Amino acid sequence: MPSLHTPPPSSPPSVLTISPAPSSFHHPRRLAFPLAGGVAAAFSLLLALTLCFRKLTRKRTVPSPSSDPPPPHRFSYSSLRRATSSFSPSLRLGQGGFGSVYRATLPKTNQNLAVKLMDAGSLQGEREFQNELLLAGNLSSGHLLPVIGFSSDRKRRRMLLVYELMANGSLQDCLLQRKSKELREWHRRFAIAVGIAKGLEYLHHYCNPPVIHGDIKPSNILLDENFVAKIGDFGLARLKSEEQCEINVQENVIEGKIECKAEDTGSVIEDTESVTTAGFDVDQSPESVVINVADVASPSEGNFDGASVDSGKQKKGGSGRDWWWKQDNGGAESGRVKDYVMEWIGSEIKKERPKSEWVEAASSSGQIGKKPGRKKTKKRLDWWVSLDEEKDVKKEKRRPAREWWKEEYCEELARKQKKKKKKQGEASDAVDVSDGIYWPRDEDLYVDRKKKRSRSRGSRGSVDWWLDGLSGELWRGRGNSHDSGELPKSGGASSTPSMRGTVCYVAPEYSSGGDLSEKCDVYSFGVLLLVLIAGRRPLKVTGSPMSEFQRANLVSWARHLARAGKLLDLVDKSIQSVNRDQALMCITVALVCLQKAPALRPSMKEVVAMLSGDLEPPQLPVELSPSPPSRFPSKLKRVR
Ligand SMILES: Nc1ncnc2c1ncn2[C@@H]1O[C@H](COP(=O)(O)OP(=O)(O)OP(=O)(O)O)[C@@H](O)[C@H]1O
Repeated sequence: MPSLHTPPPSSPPSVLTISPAPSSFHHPRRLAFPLAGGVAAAFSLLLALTLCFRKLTRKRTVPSPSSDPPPPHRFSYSSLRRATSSFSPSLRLGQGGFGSVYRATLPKTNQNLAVKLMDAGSLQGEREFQNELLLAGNLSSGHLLPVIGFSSDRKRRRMLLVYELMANGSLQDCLLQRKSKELREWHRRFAIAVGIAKGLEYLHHYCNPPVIHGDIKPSNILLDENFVAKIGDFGLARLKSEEQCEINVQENVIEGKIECKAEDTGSVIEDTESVTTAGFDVDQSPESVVINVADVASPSEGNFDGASVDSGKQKKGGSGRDWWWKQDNGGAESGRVKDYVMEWIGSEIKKERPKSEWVEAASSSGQIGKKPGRKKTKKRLDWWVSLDEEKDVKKEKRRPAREWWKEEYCEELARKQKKKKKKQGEASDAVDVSDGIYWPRDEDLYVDRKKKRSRSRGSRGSVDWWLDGLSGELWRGRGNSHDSGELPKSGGASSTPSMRGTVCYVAPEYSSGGDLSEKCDVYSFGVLLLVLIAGRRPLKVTGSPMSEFQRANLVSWARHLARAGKLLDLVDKSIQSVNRDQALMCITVALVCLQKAPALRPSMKEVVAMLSGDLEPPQLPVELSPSPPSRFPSKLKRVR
């Protein structure tokens, strides 16, 4: 059966074994790699697009300037550290009592800023930090420089305040240190005077509630690229209604309220990690005050994370929380108007005299022995106070106690000087105390005293004359003396703890324990105006002994020139094309502002009106008017 034997058709096994797999099985594997790549690329593209989209939409949600929350904004510490190249010394703009100020440039926007780096820990520094933040949202004038941001670093216990960068630095730098040539133009100086006056006018009359600056002086006036003056440093500023509020808070009615709060809005602004808003929500009712400072907590309390600081009630003996109230008590121990000078002089004499003598002199007054527990600085102060008291008790004593320091001091110095001269074989006109400030030789001083007795100043002691108008009993207590009337920096007085303004600029009533009022700012403005016109510090003795000694105190000198009818002699000789009328008016305004009775000083509104010619120029106070020519020949003429 051939059919049975017909071999079954066999497919060649080779074909079967070597035949390629069906194309439906092998083809996807070949495409797997490109496909996976494609998917990955598509996914990445999608991711990138999503990210871009999110970024774009996020940018779009950044509040427009109009919807921006008011300053201050919270910056991250790291962004400010980067912006200042890790607080590089080369970017340091200046040094204040609480820390250094650095130039900063924000990387994305290239915006230039000034960053004040303060060490946490001192109550005064923290007060300044919080004060600045509380006021920042409420100050919007072209002549004010409020803080625009802040940051804090808990680990390093650092506080940072961020300001707009002022291209020309402070008036102190520009006028008194760099002596910038731009300020030799009269119109610039006058514009600065008007600018400062307008800034103060805004604070006193247009802020709600009104703000008293409390520390008007050249280093707190910043100049922008066009030399427009802006008042900065609100560390000592107060709300005008504060006292009233404080009383009411103590009376415990908390109904209407002035709220000063900083709350996290959660919105995002470029270069800031988060935004904090601090603004005033002012209710017209002045009955009581609640001050909440959230997110601006005292670093010393470790509260950087936003614990609320509530000063609604005065807590005696509390921590930094009641900083606001403590401001008023800072000067409780302030003592007399002249104590800071006395203390400084004391420290100078102490350096010259053996300690035993000094202690003897002090204890002989019977003051120090009674209070052995007191601090060294306080002892010194007591010593000077005791001199005054001695003076009261022994009125018949020929020499007023206050003048003792001068003779003693100058004798001592003169002796040294003689020795020095012998050694060097050099003649010298004056005794260099320190920092380029010179004191007269003893013989000049004695001659002067004799002469002075016969002069119109009559019975006033030379020291009294020298100190006349030298208000401000204490330093600001920050070790910052560059602005403080320019007593030599070597003085120990900088250790005093007062927060009552800066020596020479602070109003007499405030420095001697009174209340801070707008009129204190008016007084400080008066000193500042004289400094601006004269181009010199309020207290400086240089050059030849006697003539310079009399000019040392700018305020006294201005008063003297007013009586002599020579006010224009005060104008800085380096100023070009002085407008004499304006200069005369400025000095007169300054003298009116410097009147001892606060009530007699004009308001800042009036000052602005006078300076801008909207109000009649002021009259000199009667006691400063040039005396009418005497009908009788003077003693001097008679002698001749
Ligand atoms: N916004 C700013 N722009 C440019 N420079 C500034 C700015 N703020 C401060 N400075 C500079 O830094 C210096 C120190 O300022 P800071 O406010 O710390 O101290 P001060 O006012 O001189 O002293 P204190 O605050 O202790 O009375 C100023 O004198 C000024 O030269």
